[in-house]
Amino acid sequence: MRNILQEARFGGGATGVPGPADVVRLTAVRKVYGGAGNGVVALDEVSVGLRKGTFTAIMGPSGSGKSTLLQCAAGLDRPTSGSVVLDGVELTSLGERERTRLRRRRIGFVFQAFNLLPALTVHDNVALPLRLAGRRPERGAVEEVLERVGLGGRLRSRPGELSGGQQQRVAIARALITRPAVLFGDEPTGALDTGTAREVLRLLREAVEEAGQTVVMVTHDPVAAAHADRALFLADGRLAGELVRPTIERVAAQMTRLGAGGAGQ
Ligand SMILES: Nc1ncnc2c1ncn2[C@@H]1O[C@H](COP(=O)(O)OP(=O)(O)OP(=O)(O)O)[C@@H](O)[C@H]1O
Repeated sequence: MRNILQEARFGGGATGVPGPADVVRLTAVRKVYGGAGNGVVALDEVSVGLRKGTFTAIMGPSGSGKSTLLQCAAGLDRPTSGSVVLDGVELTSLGERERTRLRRRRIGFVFQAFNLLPALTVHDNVALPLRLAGRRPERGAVEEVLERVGLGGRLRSRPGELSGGQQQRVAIARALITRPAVLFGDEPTGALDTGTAREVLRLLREAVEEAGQTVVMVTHDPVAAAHADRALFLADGRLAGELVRPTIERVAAQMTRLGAGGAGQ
């Protein structure tokens, strides 16, 4: 029965229909890079809703619009047209300064390249988003979140003294410290070996299951996508289907179907 439902989602037009329980809701989002005439349409009328406390993987061939979707959903980029509502706030009507403020308070971001500040200790890297938002960390909050990611003993280390997997765990702690409405990840396991990637994915999964965190992650890797509750597929800037409770095999099959050939694209 589940198989029939999953296939039906690919055949029909109901993919990711936005609803009232969504913490992120994109409606008819269009993003065109460049000027009139020679513009590149990166997103073409995408509508999708992401439920609170769920883990979503965004997949699709290279150039299909995954990063653009993530950046528009996170308020890092502004759509050409359409609406993005995050945690009840319409992002497209905010000015630059308000958008930055909302990003600092309500959004966590984890990148492929970790992006930690090398001169700061692990503790100070994690505390940074609170300081940027003009807030003082609650007593023990930084230690607690580092404990959660298994790095309670590395408070005084500098990023250069840590492995790639440990650095990404610091980046996750830094993203979680503000208790964001949504944690966005752009290929968060892209620079890690398979075993380390799994540890990071398990951490993200735990944040969803134990803390009710909402996580949205762009990935090329079917193994990574199989940790999510739902995989959304993009092709040529449009939603091209979804899988609920995706398995590695089904994700790989859909990627092949979309011409991406599975992992490593
Ligand atoms: N800043 C930009 N200026 C012009 N075109 C851009 C820009 N950013 C993205 N694009 C184009 O928009 C389209 C979607 O790009 P995007 O990076 O969102 O795709 P992607 O699915 O994340 O790709 P990849 O998997 O290779 O990272 C591509 O055709 C890309 O060349």
